[in-house]
Amino acid sequence: MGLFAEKIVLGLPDSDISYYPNFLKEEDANAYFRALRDETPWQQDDITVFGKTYPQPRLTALYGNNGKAYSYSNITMKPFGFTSELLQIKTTIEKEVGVAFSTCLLNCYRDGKDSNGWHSDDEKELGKNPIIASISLGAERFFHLRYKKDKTVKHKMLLEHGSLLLMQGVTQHHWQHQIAKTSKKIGERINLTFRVIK
Ligand SMILES: O=C(O)CCC(=O)C(=O)O
Ligand SMILES: [Fe+2]
Repeated sequence: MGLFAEKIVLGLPDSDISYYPNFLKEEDANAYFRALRDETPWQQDDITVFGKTYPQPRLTALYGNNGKAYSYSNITMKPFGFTSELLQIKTTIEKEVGVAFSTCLLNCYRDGKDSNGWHSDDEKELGKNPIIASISLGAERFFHLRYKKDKTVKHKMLLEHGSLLLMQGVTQHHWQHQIAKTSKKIGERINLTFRVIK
């Protein structure tokens, strides 16, 4: 963890979401960003949503320690074994959170045109009340949340380099999230979402 283990609880209804702005030390975050950008076997899959197939608007990779696949939007991803960098990050999170993560889905948003549409992380292999630990590296992007029961209830926050966003409890039942496209000229962002797949 960084010098200041600041934790911000969002306090939105029907949720358990907290944000740690300086979770990783700046120099560690910089080194992880470069290693993951340059050494990950990034792929761009075709996804099918509502019967239409198109290239996913970002690059992804899956890592894990139990060989369990992860499926969403008609894609099934098979995990690589964790790299030493990913294991270090996983251990750092586990010390704070006290949960053993099995799997990490990596997302690379190459620029502002890359995105991740509205969804909940509610795939059945994540279990009933999934815990998702999400690390952000590189360019800052806005993370949007909207309440499923009343989609006018929204929250928007900037995910900073080296930060951790933790979603758990009933959050995925009641909230959707997205990374929207932006017309701003921005660089690459890497996101790591650690999950437990049973
Ligand atoms: O890039 C992010 O911060 C979010 C990624 C995400 O929602 C996901 O992979 O399920
Ligand atoms: Fe998600």
